Parts: sequence; C-alpha cells; structure tokens
Amino acid sequence: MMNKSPDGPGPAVRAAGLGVERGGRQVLRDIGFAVRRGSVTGLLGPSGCGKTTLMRALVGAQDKVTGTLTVLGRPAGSAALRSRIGYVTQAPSVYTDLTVRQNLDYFASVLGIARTARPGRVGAVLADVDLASHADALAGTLSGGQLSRVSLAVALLGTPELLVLDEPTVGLDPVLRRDLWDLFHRLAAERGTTLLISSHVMDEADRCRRLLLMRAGRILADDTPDRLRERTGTATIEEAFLHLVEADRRDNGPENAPEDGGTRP
Ligand SMILES: Nc1ncnc2c1ncn2[C@@H]1O[C@H](COP(=O)(O)OP(=O)(O)OP(=O)(O)O)[C@@H](O)[C@H]1O
Repeated sequence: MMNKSPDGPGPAVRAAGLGVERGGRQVLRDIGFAVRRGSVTGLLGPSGCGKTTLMRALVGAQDKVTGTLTVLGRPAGSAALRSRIGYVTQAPSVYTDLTVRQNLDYFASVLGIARTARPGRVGAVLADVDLASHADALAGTLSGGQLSRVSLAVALLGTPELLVLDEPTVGLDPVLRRDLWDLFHRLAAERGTTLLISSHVMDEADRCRRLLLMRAGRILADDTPDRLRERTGTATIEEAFLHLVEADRRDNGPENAPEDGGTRP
C-alpha cells in the first residue's frame, strides 16, 4: 500500500536556516536542505558532526531549534506528525524481559492498532525485518543486530510515511547490512516511504539516492553520489568528502564550529 499524504506533494522534509543549541554550544548552524518524498537519503558525516541532533530536531525531540523545519508539510514536532514518523535511535528501545512478539504487540497497542488487527500487523513487520523465526525469543537473549531489527520492526508497525533511522546498520555483518538496505529500498519503492538514514560509514553512501554530507554542524553537500564524485573529481564518496572538508577548511578555517569532544550529560 502506498503512503498517501494529506499534505500534498511537497518535500518530505525541508530545512532552512536551521540551528540547534546544545549544552550552551551551537551544534547545528544554518542547515538547509530538502528531502524528496519516497526517496532514500543518507546523512553522512564523522562522529559528533550533528547527525543525531538533526534527526532529533526532525522528529520533534530536540530543544532550542531555530529556523524553519517542515516535516510532511507541518512544522517539526507537531502532534499530528507523531503517528506519521518512525524514529529508530542508536540504542534499541525494547523490553528485554518480553519476547519479540510481546514487545511488538505492546507497541502496537500503544499505537492504537485494534486488537484483532495486531497479530497480522506484528507478523508483517516481523517478516519485513526477517525475524519471524525469533518471534518467541526473549528480547534480552538476542544479539545486538537482532535487537536493532526489533526496534526497526517497532518503527514499521504504524506504517510511517517518514522513517528516520540513526545508524541502523552499525555493528551488523555484511549480509545483514545488505538485507536491511534492500528492505529500505523496498519500503521506498513499494510503499512510498521516505527514509533518512544516518551513517558514518562512507561505503554505505552508494546505496542512497541522495546524500547529505555533514561536518561540524553544517551541511557540506547535498547531492547524488555520482554527482558528488563527478564534481570533486574523486573515485569514492570518502575521497569526495575529504575533498569537500579541505575546501571547507580553506573557505571557513578549521575552527568554524565545534568538532566532537563535547561531553554528553
Ligand atoms: N546531551 C548533549 N548535551 C550537550 N551536547 C551534546 C549532547 N549530545 C550531543 N552533544 C554534542 O552535540 C554535537 C553533535 O552530536 P550528535 O550526537 O548529534 O553527533 P553525531 O554526528 O550523531 O555523532 P555520532 O555519529 O557519534 O552519533 C557534538 O558536539 C556532541 O558533543
């Protein structure tokens, strides 16, 4: 079933002049970009550059946001967006003393999915993330990769129009990573879901239709993988990124924004 948006055909996400202050520091500054509906967009950049903060702003979980941030046609954080967005954080958010199925059934009830519809919906998302064979295992006995797939299954329960995934493939073996990327593209192609996926692994970049490259709280580039390589005259996204970082250093100096190293209270 394709997602139908009540808010017209505009971009899924549009940011302009976006800034975020965290811990008394400006950690995002003058961010501007648009994410097309039904696309798979990668948010790439080194640890601490602000990927999670940007995602938190998108889903309405971040304080001290300035500028414009529109999500599915509404201001980020609007109550009406809650059921339309799926957000998977880096830390799996499931109950370890419940089975996978019990977790999903619980979250389905929280989402207001009717009791009679729940077994079907739970079965469908278990199949999506390839965990049907572990449905009755206690979540606490699963591997890290399996646990993060349970979190993804939770996010899929409500058939979200926008899926925001914070480093969903970290720590996964190559086969699982490939399978997850296949799933992401199926969700976009078959259901019209928009996916924004963060990673600091540059070799995942080619799996995205479009890339947002971040450094030190700013967007360095917003382009397709091919065009990024072409316009920087490089062979890989990693080289393209390094090329853009050097150009940025020349233009703005090395200290234009805080790099990683802050503490996280
Ligand atoms: N709770 C917090 N309070 C204050 N500053 C924070 C907090 N969390 C993160 N920061 C700072 O905000 C900046 C951006 O952090 P963020 O977690 O968004 O980066 P990231 O790109 O997602 O990093 P990673 O890839 O390591 O997850 C960093 O400088 C970090 O130190």
